[in-house]
Amino acid sequence: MAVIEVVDLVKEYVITKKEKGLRGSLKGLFFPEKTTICGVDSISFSIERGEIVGYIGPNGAGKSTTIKMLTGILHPTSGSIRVCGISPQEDRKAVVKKLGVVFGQRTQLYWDLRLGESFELLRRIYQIEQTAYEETLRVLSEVLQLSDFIDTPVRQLSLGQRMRGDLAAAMLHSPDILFLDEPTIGLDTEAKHAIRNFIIDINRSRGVTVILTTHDLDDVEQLCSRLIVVNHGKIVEDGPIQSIIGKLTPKRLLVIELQHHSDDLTHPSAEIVKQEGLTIWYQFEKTKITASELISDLSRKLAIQDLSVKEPDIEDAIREVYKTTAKV
Ligand SMILES: Nc1ncnc2c1ncn2[C@@H]1O[C@H](COP(=O)(O)OP(=O)(O)OP(=O)(O)O)[C@@H](O)[C@H]1O
Repeated sequence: MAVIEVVDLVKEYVITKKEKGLRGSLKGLFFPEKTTICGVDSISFSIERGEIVGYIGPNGAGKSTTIKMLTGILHPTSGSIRVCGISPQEDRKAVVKKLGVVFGQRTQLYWDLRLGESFELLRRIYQIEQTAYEETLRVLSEVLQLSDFIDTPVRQLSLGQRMRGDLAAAMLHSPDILFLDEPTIGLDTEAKHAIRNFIIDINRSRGVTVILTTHDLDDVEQLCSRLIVVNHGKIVEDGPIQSIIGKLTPKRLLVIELQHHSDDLTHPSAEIVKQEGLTIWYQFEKTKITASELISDLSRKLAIQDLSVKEPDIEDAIREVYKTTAKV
């Protein structure tokens, strides 16, 4: 079942054009010239219950604008959104009950309260029933290991502790969907690990659907099975990570080290892209020849000492998608 359904979503921002110099500033003050920016340009997608989706793109691509519309903070210019069948614009209160939201750069905790007191306040705001709240908090405390700092004022928490607190706060009302905006930003390796484990845990044990915006490709690789890539307000890729990598980067590298020099290094289906002493880099397309076929052909005429095949990774694929969809 689709928990999020977005059709032809558009968000335009009207901004005042700034002109250069004092004369321009004065003109702008009295005769402001308006211009329209398309933050999100006719986006459609559907997300099924239990998916972990990476919603990624370069700066200014339209990620935050989309998330703000999905959570009801911003009104779309046109198009439709359904979150668990409800329109965030028509019934924001009902949608908010279904959602947990964590912004890595901001907190929904209260600086002057202890972490536990912050949770208690959120319990009242969300009107969570006491017994259900206590049970949820017990489980969250255990998974996120909150007990050491539950009585610490929020302002004294380290970034990693605060982020764990924020994740618990977002999950207190047991939402079906969790929006995470840069949840591991600025964290050390251990804290990142804890946060990622938590995301996997709530997804597997409770079927929570997760939409993650991040610039951290390790987050994407370790958490997401599907990627939606946006650029200039449009969706430029949507699919399983492995097929995006395969489609965007069909080229592979075979690096071989020879025992001794040879005059004939060529192969009709591979291009020599680099050579240093006895080491040669062959680039080939896996749709034309497999690595094992290439190795077996070359080993018939060359004395191979050592070899390795470099598979493209998520970073190569994302670099390629940003490059091919850049505005000219
Ligand atoms: N309040 C606003 N007023 C005018 N333009 C805006 C506003 N918010 C966003 N934009 C513009 O809309 C486009 C999309 O911005 P958005 O913040 O959604 O991008 P993003 O993908 O979240 O970027 P980042 O990775 O930097 O957070 C950008 O061109 C941005 O300048």
